[in-house]
Amino acid sequence: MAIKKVMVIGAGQMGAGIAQVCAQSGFNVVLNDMNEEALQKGMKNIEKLLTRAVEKERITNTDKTDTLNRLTSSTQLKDARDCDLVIEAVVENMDVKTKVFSELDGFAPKHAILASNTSSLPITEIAAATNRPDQVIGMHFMNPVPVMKLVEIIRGLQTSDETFNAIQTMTNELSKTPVEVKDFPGFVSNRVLMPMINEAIYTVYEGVASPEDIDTVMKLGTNHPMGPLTLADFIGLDTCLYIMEVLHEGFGDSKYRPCPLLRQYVKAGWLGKKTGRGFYQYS
Ligand SMILES: CC(=O)CC(=O)SCCNC(=O)CCNC(=O)[C@H](O)C(C)(C)COP(=O)(O)OP(=O)(O)OC[C@H]1O[C@@H](n2cnc3c(N)ncnc32)[C@H](O)[C@@H]1OP(=O)(O)O
Ligand SMILES: NC(=O)C1=CN([C@@H]2O[C@H](COP(=O)(O)OP(=O)(O)OC[C@H]3O[C@@H](n4cnc5c(N)ncnc54)[C@H](OP(=O)(O)O)[C@@H]3O)[C@@H](O)[C@H]2O)C=CC1
Repeated sequence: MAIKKVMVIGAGQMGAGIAQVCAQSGFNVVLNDMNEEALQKGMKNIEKLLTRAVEKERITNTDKTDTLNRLTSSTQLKDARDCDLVIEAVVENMDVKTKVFSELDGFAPKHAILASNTSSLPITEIAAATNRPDQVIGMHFMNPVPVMKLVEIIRGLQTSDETFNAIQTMTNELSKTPVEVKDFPGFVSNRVLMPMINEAIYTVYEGVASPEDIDTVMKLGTNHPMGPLTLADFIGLDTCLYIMEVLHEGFGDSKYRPCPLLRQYVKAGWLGKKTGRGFYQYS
């Protein structure tokens, strides 16, 4: 099946990045968010990043104009009616995601593939909210999407080979590297990454060292591009907590228990860079 038109649902940091990369690769894209303000912020961010890419001579001004011409915005799920692929990137919550998928199933054309950018939630359960579980798949981009090369592709129990092949081909067309992983909590990336971030938060909680020093240890001592607490702020502390909860519940193993300090920060609304405060302050 040829994918030409894509809807991306959720205009947050991931959704906007996915929409940008798809439009830059020649796909027609509708960026959707139920919140008009979030939608406009997402569209502005894309324009800003494209302008920066022109300034750095990575793309030409014509590339930028062409990309923006392929991009439209929408606040209504019914605008999925002429899309071949929908990529969902709303909050990491099963109830919200299943509600979006079940509504979407009524609007998207019969042939359309419905993909989720979930970081950790079971694709099989998301697929079960639709009448087309064979056309539901996980397409897990990494943050920041325009920079990171990987896309984890997750098959649900009923995902068809045709769906998998179409998404693998599209991932290559986006100049990303696809890696197929099984439908287990956290897949591979977050099963490995998130316990390390959670452990770094425990290290702050237990007063072993300051956030700055913990990040310095991991940057200079293990060559990570960002320390784990800077990375947690960058990902979003709400998303980190949701992922730890999925791992904890999914495996039933106490080694995945989220650090109480992480819960406290999320309750305070300190969600990291996106809200201006997390382990660090952002002005
Ligand atoms: C939670 C999940 O489900 C899964 C996940 O995504 S986990 C998170 C995975 N991501 C990571 O681990 C990121 C770790 N950090 C890094 O790789 C790097 O710090 C980084 C790429 C983000 C920034 O790189 P850097 O060298 O420190 O900074 P900088 O020189 O400013 O940026 C390098 C390039 O990235 C671009 N960039 C940086 N941040 C960006 C952003 N938020 N959006 C788009 N582009 C960005 C810059 O424009 C720059 O591009 P050019 O090469 O064209 O100039
Ligand atoms: N952050 C990261 O590093 C990564 C995140 N992911 C995954 O991507 C998804 C999105 O994360 P991220 O972009 O960081 O989150 P953000 O909080 O930045 O963005 C989520 C966006 O979705 C909107 N939204 C929420 N519910 C709906 C809905 N029902 N319909 C339409 N829009 C909705 C939100 O609006 P509002 O603000 O009004 O609630 C917000 O604009 C999550 O599943 C996350 O796990 C995957 C890889 C990396």
